[in-house]
Amino acid sequence: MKVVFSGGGTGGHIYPALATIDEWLKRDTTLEVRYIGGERGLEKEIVPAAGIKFDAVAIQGFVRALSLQNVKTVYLFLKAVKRAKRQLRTFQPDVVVGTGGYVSGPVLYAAQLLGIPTVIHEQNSVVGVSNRFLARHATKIGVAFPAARSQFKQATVVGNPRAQQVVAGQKDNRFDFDTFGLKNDQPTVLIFGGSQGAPKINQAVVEALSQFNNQNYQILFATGKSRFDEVQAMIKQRQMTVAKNIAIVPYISNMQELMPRVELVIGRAGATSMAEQTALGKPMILIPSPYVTNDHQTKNARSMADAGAAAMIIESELDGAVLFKTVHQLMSDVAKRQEMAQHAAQLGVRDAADEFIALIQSAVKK
Ligand SMILES: CC(=O)N[C@H]1[C@@H](OP(=O)(O)OP(=O)(O)OC[C@H]2O[C@@H](n3ccc(=O)[nH]c3=O)[C@H](O)[C@@H]2O)O[C@H](CO)[C@@H](O)[C@@H]1O
Repeated sequence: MKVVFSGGGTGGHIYPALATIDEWLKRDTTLEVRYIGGERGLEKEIVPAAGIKFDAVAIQGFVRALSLQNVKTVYLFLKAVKRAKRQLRTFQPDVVVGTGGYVSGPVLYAAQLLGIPTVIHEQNSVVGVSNRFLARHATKIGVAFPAARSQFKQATVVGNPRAQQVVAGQKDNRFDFDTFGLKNDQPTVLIFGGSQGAPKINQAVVEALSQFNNQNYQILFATGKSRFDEVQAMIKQRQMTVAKNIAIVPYISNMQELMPRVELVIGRAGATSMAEQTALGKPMILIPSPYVTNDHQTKNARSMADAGAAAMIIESELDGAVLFKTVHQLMSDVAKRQEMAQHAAQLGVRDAADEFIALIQSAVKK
Protein backbone atom coordinates (compact mmCIF):
# COMPACT_ATOMS: atom_id res chain seq x y z
CA MET A 1 0.00 0.00 0.00
CA LYS A 2 1.12 3.58 -0.67
CA VAL A 3 0.32 6.24 1.91
CA VAL A 4 1.02 9.97 2.07
CA PHE A 5 1.10 11.63 5.49
CA SER A 6 0.87 15.36 6.08
CA GLY A 7 0.82 17.44 9.22
CA GLY A 8 3.04 19.84 11.04
CA GLY A 9 4.16 23.18 12.17
CA THR A 10 4.65 21.86 15.67
CA GLY A 11 5.65 18.49 17.14
CA GLY A 12 2.17 17.80 18.46
CA HIS A 13 0.96 17.30 14.86
CA ILE A 14 4.06 15.51 13.55
CA TYR A 15 4.76 12.80 16.13
CA PRO A 16 1.31 11.14 15.86
CA ALA A 17 2.00 10.70 12.11
CA LEU A 18 5.52 9.36 12.69
CA ALA A 19 4.27 6.97 15.38
CA THR A 20 1.62 5.61 13.00
CA ILE A 21 4.21 5.10 10.25
CA ASP A 22 6.60 3.44 12.70
CA GLU A 23 3.99 0.97 13.92
CA TRP A 24 2.68 0.25 10.41
CA LEU A 25 6.15 -0.45 9.00
CA LYS A 26 6.77 -2.95 11.80
CA ARG A 27 3.96 -5.12 10.51
CA ASP A 28 4.13 -4.35 6.76
CA THR A 29 7.59 -3.82 5.35
CA THR A 30 6.16 -3.34 1.85
CA LEU A 31 4.34 -0.17 2.93
CA GLU A 32 5.49 2.85 0.89
CA VAL A 33 5.33 6.19 2.66
CA ARG A 34 5.83 9.83 1.67
CA TYR A 35 5.41 12.85 3.94
CA ILE A 36 4.42 16.27 2.66
CA GLY A 37 5.12 19.05 5.15
CA GLY A 38 5.74 22.77 5.35
CA GLU A 39 8.97 24.47 4.32
CA ARG A 40 9.38 26.11 7.70
CA GLY A 41 7.81 23.77 10.27
CA LEU A 42 9.62 21.40 12.65
CA GLU A 43 8.67 18.52 10.31
CA LYS A 44 11.33 19.64 7.84
CA GLU A 45 13.99 18.33 10.24
CA ILE A 46 12.18 15.67 12.26
CA VAL A 47 10.69 13.69 9.35
CA PRO A 48 13.83 13.17 7.20
CA ALA A 49 15.75 12.38 10.43
CA ALA A 50 13.26 9.53 10.98
CA GLY A 51 14.24 8.15 7.55
CA ILE A 52 11.01 9.09 5.77
CA LYS A 53 10.95 10.65 2.29
CA PHE A 54 9.90 14.26 2.65
CA ASP A 55 8.52 16.84 0.20
CA ALA A 56 7.89 20.43 1.20
CA VAL A 57 5.27 23.02 0.25
CA ALA A 58 5.26 26.70 1.28
CA ILE A 59 2.34 27.59 3.52
CA GLN A 60 1.37 29.97 6.33
CA GLY A 61 -1.60 30.32 8.68
CA PHE A 62 -4.39 32.88 8.61
CA VAL A 63 -4.04 35.83 10.98
CA ARG A 64 -7.19 36.70 12.88
CA ALA A 65 -7.41 40.38 11.99
CA LEU A 66 -8.28 41.60 8.48
CA SER A 67 -4.85 41.83 6.90
CA LEU A 68 -2.87 41.73 3.67
CA GLN A 69 -1.11 38.72 5.15
CA ASN A 70 -4.30 36.74 4.55
CA VAL A 71 -4.14 37.53 0.82
CA LYS A 72 -0.68 35.99 0.81
CA THR A 73 -2.02 33.03 2.79
CA VAL A 74 -4.69 32.35 0.14
CA TYR A 75 -2.08 32.67 -2.62
CA LEU A 76 0.26 30.23 -0.85
CA PHE A 77 -2.62 27.86 -0.15
CA LEU A 78 -3.58 27.66 -3.84
CA LYS A 79 0.05 27.26 -4.87
CA ALA A 80 0.51 24.50 -2.28
CA VAL A 81 -2.62 22.69 -3.56
CA LYS A 82 -1.17 22.78 -7.08
CA ARG A 83 2.20 21.46 -5.95
CA ALA A 84 0.62 18.79 -3.73
CA LYS A 85 -1.55 17.66 -6.65
CA ARG A 86 1.58 17.19 -8.76
CA GLN A 87 3.27 15.21 -5.99
CA LEU A 88 0.19 13.04 -5.45
CA ARG A 89 -0.21 12.34 -9.18
CA THR A 90 3.40 11.15 -9.33
CA PHE A 91 3.28 8.98 -6.20
CA GLN A 92 -0.32 7.75 -6.66
CA PRO A 93 -1.11 6.93 -3.00
CA ASP A 94 -4.01 4.72 -1.97
CA VAL A 95 -4.84 7.12 0.87
CA VAL A 96 -3.68 10.49 2.25
CA VAL A 97 -3.58 10.99 6.02
CA GLY A 98 -3.56 14.40 7.75
CA THR A 99 -2.63 14.96 11.38
CA GLY A 100 -3.41 18.67 11.57
CA GLY A 101 -1.51 21.94 11.35
CA TYR A 102 -1.75 24.39 8.43
CA VAL A 103 0.11 22.23 5.95
CA SER A 104 -2.38 19.37 6.06
CA GLY A 105 -5.04 21.74 4.62
CA PRO A 106 -3.76 22.09 1.04
CA VAL A 107 -2.30 18.57 0.88
CA LEU A 108 -5.48 16.75 1.85
CA TYR A 109 -7.61 19.19 -0.12
CA ALA A 110 -5.53 18.33 -3.21
CA ALA A 111 -6.16 14.63 -2.53
CA GLN A 112 -9.88 15.24 -2.17
CA LEU A 113 -9.92 17.08 -5.52
CA LEU A 114 -8.16 14.11 -7.12
CA GLY A 115 -10.65 11.66 -5.60
CA ILE A 116 -8.07 9.95 -3.36
CA PRO A 117 -9.46 8.76 0.03
CA THR A 118 -8.42 10.99 2.94
CA VAL A 119 -8.25 10.35 6.69
CA ILE A 120 -7.74 13.04 9.32
CA HIS A 121 -6.63 12.76 12.94
CA GLU A 122 -7.57 15.34 15.57
CA GLN A 123 -5.37 15.28 18.69
CA ASN A 124 -7.22 17.99 20.61
CA SER A 125 -10.61 18.04 22.25
CA VAL A 126 -11.31 21.26 20.32
CA VAL A 127 -11.08 20.73 16.54
CA GLY A 128 -8.38 22.73 14.73
CA VAL A 129 -8.87 25.01 11.70
CA SER A 130 -7.44 22.65 9.05
CA ASN A 131 -9.39 19.63 10.24
CA ARG A 132 -12.62 21.63 10.38
CA PHE A 133 -12.02 22.61 6.76
CA LEU A 134 -11.15 19.08 5.62
CA ALA A 135 -13.79 17.16 7.57
CA ARG A 136 -16.63 17.57 5.06
CA HIS A 137 -14.92 15.49 2.39
CA ALA A 138 -12.76 13.27 4.59
CA THR A 139 -13.37 9.54 4.12
CA LYS A 140 -12.66 8.76 7.80
CA ILE A 141 -11.99 10.85 10.89
CA GLY A 142 -10.07 9.67 13.95
CA VAL A 143 -10.07 11.63 17.20
CA ALA A 144 -8.01 11.33 20.36
CA PHE A 145 -10.71 12.43 22.80
CA PRO A 146 -14.41 11.51 22.93
CA ALA A 147 -15.11 15.25 23.41
CA ALA A 148 -14.01 15.93 19.81
CA ARG A 149 -16.37 13.36 18.29
CA SER A 150 -19.50 15.47 18.56
CA GLN A 151 -17.78 18.25 16.58
CA PHE A 152 -17.74 16.03 13.46
CA LYS A 153 -20.59 14.33 11.65
CA GLN A 154 -18.97 10.94 12.02
CA ALA A 155 -15.72 10.23 13.81
CA THR A 156 -14.04 7.31 15.59
CA VAL A 157 -12.22 7.62 18.90
CA VAL A 158 -8.77 6.09 18.33
CA GLY A 159 -6.59 7.90 20.89
CA ASN A 160 -3.22 9.43 19.97
CA PRO A 161 -0.88 7.05 18.07
CA ARG A 162 2.22 8.60 19.68
CA ALA A 163 1.15 7.12 23.02
CA GLN A 164 1.67 3.60 21.68
CA GLN A 165 5.14 4.49 20.44
CA VAL A 166 6.36 5.80 23.80
CA VAL A 167 4.89 2.76 25.54
CA ALA A 168 6.84 0.55 23.12
CA GLY A 169 9.92 2.55 24.16
CA GLN A 170 9.53 1.17 27.71
CA LYS A 171 10.46 -2.33 26.58
CA ASP A 172 14.17 -3.20 26.79
CA ASN A 173 14.85 0.45 27.51
CA ARG A 174 18.59 1.02 27.55
CA PHE A 175 18.48 4.78 27.50
CA ASP A 176 21.79 6.18 28.75
CA PHE A 177 21.57 9.48 30.65
CA ASP A 178 25.28 9.86 30.10
CA THR A 179 24.43 11.18 26.61
CA PHE A 180 23.29 14.31 28.47
CA GLY A 181 26.16 14.21 30.97
CA LEU A 182 23.74 12.96 33.65
CA LYS A 183 23.66 9.84 35.83
CA ASN A 184 21.71 6.65 35.29
CA ASP A 185 21.10 6.07 39.00
CA GLN A 186 19.51 9.41 39.94
CA PRO A 187 15.83 10.30 39.63
CA THR A 188 15.29 12.67 36.69
CA VAL A 189 12.96 15.63 36.33
CA LEU A 190 12.22 16.43 32.68
CA ILE A 191 11.28 20.02 31.81
CA PHE A 192 10.16 21.19 28.35
CA GLY A 193 7.63 23.73 27.07
CA GLY A 194 5.97 21.77 24.26
CA SER A 195 7.81 21.14 21.01
CA GLN A 196 8.95 24.74 20.64
CA GLY A 197 9.84 25.67 24.21
CA ALA A 198 8.05 28.31 26.26
CA PRO A 199 9.74 31.60 27.28
CA LYS A 200 7.94 31.85 30.63
CA ILE A 201 8.88 28.30 31.62
CA ASN A 202 12.46 28.86 30.48
CA GLN A 203 12.72 32.00 32.57
CA ALA A 204 11.34 30.28 35.66
CA VAL A 205 13.83 27.41 35.30
CA VAL A 206 16.72 29.88 35.04
CA GLU A 207 15.44 31.71 38.14
CA ALA A 208 15.31 28.42 40.05
CA LEU A 209 18.70 27.10 38.89
CA SER A 210 20.64 27.87 42.06
CA GLN A 211 18.05 25.95 44.09
CA PHE A 212 18.03 22.99 41.71
CA ASN A 213 21.84 22.83 41.78
CA ASN A 214 23.22 19.82 43.68
CA GLN A 215 19.87 18.32 44.70
CA ASN A 216 19.63 14.52 45.00
CA TYR A 217 17.65 14.46 41.74
CA GLN A 218 18.75 15.65 38.32
CA ILE A 219 17.11 18.07 35.89
CA LEU A 220 16.98 17.62 32.11
CA PHE A 221 15.76 20.87 30.60
CA ALA A 222 14.93 21.34 26.88
CA THR A 223 14.64 25.02 26.03
CA GLY A 224 13.18 24.70 22.50
CA LYS A 225 15.48 24.85 19.45
CA SER A 226 15.16 28.56 18.79
CA ARG A 227 15.36 29.59 22.46
CA PHE A 228 18.58 27.90 23.57
CA ASP A 229 20.85 30.92 22.99
CA GLU A 230 18.40 33.20 24.82
CA VAL A 231 18.50 30.87 27.86
CA GLN A 232 22.30 30.69 27.81
CA ALA A 233 22.44 34.50 27.67
CA MET A 234 20.06 34.77 30.65
CA ILE A 235 22.24 32.39 32.68
CA LYS A 236 25.36 34.36 31.81
CA GLN A 237 23.78 37.70 32.55
CA ARG A 238 22.65 36.50 35.98
CA GLN A 239 26.09 34.95 36.58
CA MET A 240 24.49 31.66 37.56
CA THR A 241 26.32 28.38 37.80
CA VAL A 242 24.90 25.17 36.43
CA ALA A 243 25.80 22.18 38.61
CA LYS A 244 26.48 18.67 37.31
CA ASN A 245 22.96 17.46 38.13
CA ILE A 246 21.50 19.80 35.51
CA ALA A 247 21.61 19.40 31.72
CA ILE A 248 20.31 22.10 29.40
CA VAL A 249 19.72 21.22 25.74
CA PRO A 250 17.87 22.87 22.83
CA TYR A 251 15.75 19.82 21.91
CA ILE A 252 15.40 16.14 22.77
CA SER A 253 15.12 14.06 19.63
CA ASN A 254 14.78 10.64 21.29
CA MET A 255 11.89 11.41 23.62
CA GLN A 256 10.29 7.99 23.14
CA GLU A 257 13.35 6.38 24.75
CA LEU A 258 13.96 9.04 27.38
CA MET A 259 10.43 9.71 28.67
CA PRO A 260 9.82 6.20 30.05
CA ARG A 261 12.88 6.70 32.28
CA VAL A 262 12.01 9.99 34.01
CA GLU A 263 10.35 10.46 37.44
CA LEU A 264 8.43 13.68 36.87
CA VAL A 265 7.53 15.78 33.82
CA ILE A 266 7.08 19.56 33.86
CA GLY A 267 5.68 21.31 30.82
CA ARG A 268 2.81 22.65 28.76
CA ALA A 269 -0.41 20.71 28.27
CA GLY A 270 -0.36 20.07 24.50
CA ALA A 271 -2.47 17.11 23.44
CA THR A 272 0.34 14.86 22.23
CA SER A 273 2.40 15.43 25.38
CA MET A 274 -0.66 14.58 27.47
CA ALA A 275 -1.18 11.37 25.49
CA GLU A 276 2.45 10.34 26.04
CA GLN A 277 2.56 11.17 29.72
CA THR A 278 -0.71 9.43 30.56
CA ALA A 279 0.17 6.34 28.51
CA LEU A 280 3.40 6.07 30.51
CA GLY A 281 1.73 7.00 33.81
CA LYS A 282 3.99 9.96 34.62
CA PRO A 283 3.27 12.43 37.42
CA MET A 284 3.20 15.93 35.93
CA ILE A 285 3.37 19.61 36.75
CA LEU A 286 1.49 21.42 33.98
CA ILE A 287 1.75 25.07 33.02
CA PRO A 288 -0.77 25.30 30.15
CA SER A 289 -0.16 27.77 27.31
CA PRO A 290 -2.79 30.52 27.51
CA TYR A 291 -2.07 31.44 23.85
CA VAL A 292 -3.84 28.57 22.03
CA THR A 293 -7.29 28.25 20.41
CA ASN A 294 -10.14 28.26 22.92
CA ASP A 295 -7.61 27.99 25.75
CA HIS A 296 -7.65 24.23 25.13
CA GLN A 297 -4.42 23.57 27.05
CA THR A 298 -5.96 24.90 30.26
CA LYS A 299 -8.83 22.47 29.74
CA ASN A 300 -6.36 19.62 29.16
CA ALA A 301 -4.35 20.54 32.26
CA ARG A 302 -7.42 20.97 34.43
CA SER A 303 -8.75 17.55 33.50
CA MET A 304 -5.37 16.03 34.44
CA ALA A 305 -5.32 17.92 37.75
CA ASP A 306 -8.95 16.98 38.53
CA ALA A 307 -8.07 13.33 37.95
CA GLY A 308 -5.21 13.61 40.45
CA ALA A 309 -2.55 13.04 37.76
CA ALA A 310 -1.03 16.51 37.75
CA ALA A 311 -0.33 19.67 39.68
CA MET A 312 -1.22 22.77 37.66
CA ILE A 313 0.40 26.21 37.72
CA ILE A 314 -1.24 29.11 35.87
CA GLU A 315 1.37 30.82 33.69
CA SER A 316 0.73 34.26 35.23
CA GLU A 317 1.56 32.81 38.66
CA LEU A 318 4.74 31.05 37.55
CA ASP A 319 8.19 32.14 38.71
CA GLY A 320 11.36 30.42 39.85
CA ALA A 321 10.27 30.17 43.49
CA VAL A 322 6.88 28.61 42.66
CA LEU A 323 8.47 26.19 40.19
CA PHE A 324 11.17 25.07 42.60
CA LYS A 325 8.74 24.64 45.50
CA THR A 326 6.31 22.53 43.45
CA VAL A 327 9.05 20.34 41.95
CA HIS A 328 10.93 19.92 45.23
CA GLN A 329 7.82 18.98 47.18
CA LEU A 330 6.99 16.25 44.71
CA MET A 331 10.55 15.00 44.42
CA SER A 332 10.60 14.68 48.23
CA ASP A 333 7.38 12.67 48.31
CA VAL A 334 7.62 9.28 46.57
CA ALA A 335 4.17 8.18 47.75
CA LYS A 336 2.49 11.25 46.26
CA ARG A 337 4.32 10.73 42.96
CA GLN A 338 3.23 7.11 42.84
CA GLU A 339 -0.36 8.08 43.50
CA MET A 340 -0.26 10.67 40.69
CA ALA A 341 1.38 8.14 38.37
CA GLN A 342 -1.47 5.69 38.94
CA HIS A 343 -4.08 8.35 38.22
CA ALA A 344 -2.20 9.38 35.06
CA ALA A 345 -1.98 5.78 33.85
CA GLN A 346 -5.74 5.38 34.20
CA LEU A 347 -6.19 8.09 31.55
CA GLY A 348 -3.75 6.58 29.04
CA VAL A 349 -4.79 4.98 25.71
CA ARG A 350 -2.01 2.59 24.76
CA ASP A 351 -3.16 0.96 21.51
CA ALA A 352 -3.99 4.11 19.56
CA ALA A 353 -1.65 3.43 16.62
CA ASP A 354 -3.32 0.03 15.97
CA GLU A 355 -6.73 1.68 16.08
CA PHE A 356 -5.70 4.48 13.75
CA ILE A 357 -4.03 2.15 11.23
CA ALA A 358 -7.21 0.06 11.13
CA LEU A 359 -9.22 3.22 10.47
CA ILE A 360 -6.90 4.27 7.62
CA GLN A 361 -7.08 0.81 6.07
CA SER A 362 -10.86 0.93 6.22
CA ALA A 363 -10.81 4.13 4.14
CA VAL A 364 -8.92 2.56 1.23
CA LYS A 365 -11.03 1.54 -1.75
CA LYS A 366 -10.94 -2.23 -2.18
C1 LIG B 1 1.54 26.35 21.07
C2 LIG B 1 0.75 25.35 20.31
O1 LIG B 1 0.24 25.61 19.23
N1 LIG B 1 0.60 24.16 20.91
C3 LIG B 1 -0.18 23.09 20.31
C4 LIG B 1 0.78 22.10 19.64
O2 LIG B 1 1.72 21.84 20.68
P1 LIG B 1 3.08 21.09 20.60
O3 LIG B 1 3.56 20.88 19.23
O4 LIG B 1 4.00 21.70 21.58
O5 LIG B 1 2.53 19.70 21.04
P2 LIG B 1 2.49 18.73 22.20
O6 LIG B 1 2.88 19.25 23.50
O7 LIG B 1 1.17 18.10 22.09
O8 LIG B 1 3.59 17.69 21.69
C5 LIG B 1 4.95 17.98 21.68
C6 LIG B 1 5.67 16.81 21.11
O9 LIG B 1 7.02 17.16 20.92
C7 LIG B 1 7.84 16.22 21.61
N2 LIG B 1 9.08 16.89 22.02
C8 LIG B 1 9.05 18.07 22.71
C9 LIG B 1 10.21 18.67 23.10
C10 LIG B 1 11.46 18.08 22.79
O10 LIG B 1 12.55 18.55 23.10
N3 LIG B 1 11.43 16.91 22.09
C11 LIG B 1 10.28 16.29 21.70
O11 LIG B 1 10.31 15.23 21.08
C12 LIG B 1 6.98 15.72 22.76
O12 LIG B 1 7.46 14.53 23.28
C13 LIG B 1 5.63 15.62 22.05
O13 LIG B 1 5.55 14.45 21.28
O14 LIG B 1 0.10 20.96 19.14
C14 LIG B 1 -0.69 20.25 20.13
C15 LIG B 1 -1.31 19.02 19.46
O15 LIG B 1 -2.11 19.33 18.40
C16 LIG B 1 -1.71 21.19 20.76
O16 LIG B 1 -2.46 20.51 21.75
C17 LIG B 1 -0.96 22.35 21.38
O17 LIG B 1 -1.82 23.25 22.07
